[in-house]
Amino acid sequence: MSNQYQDAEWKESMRIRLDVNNMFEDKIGAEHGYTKEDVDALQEKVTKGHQAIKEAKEAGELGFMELPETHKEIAKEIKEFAEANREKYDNFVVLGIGGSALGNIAVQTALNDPYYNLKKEARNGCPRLFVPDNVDPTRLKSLLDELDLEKTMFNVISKSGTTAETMSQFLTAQAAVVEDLGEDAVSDHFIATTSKDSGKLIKIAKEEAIKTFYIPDNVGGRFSVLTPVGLVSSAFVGVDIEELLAGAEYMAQVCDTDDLWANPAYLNAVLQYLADQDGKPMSVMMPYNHALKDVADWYRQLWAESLGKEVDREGNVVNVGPTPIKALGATDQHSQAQLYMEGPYDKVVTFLEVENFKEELEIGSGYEDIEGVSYLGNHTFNKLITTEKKATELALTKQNRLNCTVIFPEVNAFTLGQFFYLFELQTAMSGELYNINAFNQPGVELGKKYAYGVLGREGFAEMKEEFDSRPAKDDSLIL
Ligand SMILES: O=P(O)(O)OC[C@H]1O[C@](O)(CO)[C@@H](O)[C@@H]1O
Repeated sequence: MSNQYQDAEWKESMRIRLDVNNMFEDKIGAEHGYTKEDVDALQEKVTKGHQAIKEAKEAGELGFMELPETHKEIAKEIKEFAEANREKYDNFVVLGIGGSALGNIAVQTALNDPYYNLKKEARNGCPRLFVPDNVDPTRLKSLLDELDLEKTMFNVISKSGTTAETMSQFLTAQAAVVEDLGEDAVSDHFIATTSKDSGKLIKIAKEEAIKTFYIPDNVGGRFSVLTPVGLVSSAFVGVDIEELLAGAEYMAQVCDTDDLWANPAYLNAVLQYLADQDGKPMSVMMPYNHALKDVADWYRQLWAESLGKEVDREGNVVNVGPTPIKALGATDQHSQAQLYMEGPYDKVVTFLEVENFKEELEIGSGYEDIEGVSYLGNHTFNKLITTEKKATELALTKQNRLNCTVIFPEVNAFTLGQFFYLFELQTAMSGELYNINAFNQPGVELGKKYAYGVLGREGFAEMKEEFDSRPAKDDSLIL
C-alpha cells in the first residue's frame, strides 16, 4: 500500500513555500529593501558554498543531510518498537535538553492535539508526553509526583552523555524507579538515545541492558530532530515519522541546486545575511498558527548556536551572529508588534503562515446592535487569524520593515519535515556566507566548566578555583 507522501501530485500540493516579496525595495523602499542585483552579487559565494556543502556531505561531515535516506530503515524499526510498546505506558518522558529536547517538543506541539495530554480520546492509546527540558527543582518534583512509574517510560537523550542537566534528571528518575519498582525494572522503564561509541550514557545503557537508539556522530544536537532523538518520542505519541523523513527528503530535492532563485534555503540565507550585514541582526520568527509555536523555539537554538561565533574559519576574531527571536501571532501582536513597527530598523520578521487549519471554527454571533463587536460574528477564527497575519504583514511593509513568509499548505508531518530540512540547510549555507563553522558550539563550554568545577567533577578543580576567586560583587549595586 502506498502512502500519500509517495504521490508526486500530493507532495507538490504540500510543498512549503518561501515568499520574500517584502525583502525587496519595490515593496519596502530603497533605504531598507534589497534589489535582485544585491542578491545576484552573492551568487558566486553561494555557488562556492554549495560546492563546499556537497563536498562536506560526501566526506560524511554533514550527517543531517543524509538522514532522509539513512534513517528510512531506522524509522521503520523505531515505529515497530513504539507500536509494540506504547500501550504499556501512560507516560513517555524525554530527559534531555537543548537539541535533545526542543525537536521533540516542536513535533508534538505541531502535530498532535493542543491538549493531547489532557484528552484521552486524542491520544488513541498513546502515552502522554512530558519534556521538562530543564532542571528547575519545582518543575521536576511536580512531574515526578504526577507520574505512576509503573506506567512510565523515560527516554534519556544525550549525545555526549555528560550533560549535567540530562544526567541529573536521569539519576533522579532511575533512583525513583529502583526505589518504587526494584533494580530489575530499570530496563523496562528506560530507553537511552546517545552516541554509539563515545560518552558515559552508552556505558550505563549497556550495564543496565537498556534499549538504546543511536545518534550519528556526524549529526549535532540541534540538527538531530530527524534522528532517534526526535523520532522515538514522536513515534510513541503516534506521529508518522516516515512521513516526517519523506518531507525532509522532498525539501532536499527542492534545494538541490545552487541557483539562488530556485533554492529557498539559499535565497533566505542570502537575504538574512544581507540584512544582518546591513544593521538588522534581529531575526524574528512569528508563526500565525499556535501549532508552530515551538518550531520557533527549535529554530532559535539552531540559528543561535550555529551562527553566533567568535572566530571565522581562518581564526580571525569576527564575533558574528544574528539574534533569533521567537514570537507568536496573533498573541504577540499585543506584546511585540509596537516594537517591530516603530522601534529600531534592526529586524527581519519571518512569518509562518498556514493555509488550511485542521479545524474550522465559527466566531459566535450576537450583539448585532453593538458596532465594534457585531462584525466579528460573520466570520471564522480561521479568517480572523489569517487576516491578522496579512494585516500585520502589510502594516510592517508600509513601515518599510523587512519581512518574509514561509507558507505551509497545512501543518502535517510532511510539511514539518520539509521545514526542518529547509532551515537546517539554510543554516549550513549561512555558515558558508559568514565563513564560520556552523556546527560547533565552543561558547557554551566555559559556563559548563565552571559548573562542573563547583559541583566537584573530577578534572575541573582549576575551574572551581577560578570561580571561587571571581571578583566580589559590589553590594551598593544590588538594590
Ligand atoms: O545531547 P547532549 O550532548 O546532552 O547536548 C545537549 C545540548 O547541549 C549543547 O551541547 C550545548 O548547549 C547543545 O548543542 C546540545 O543540543
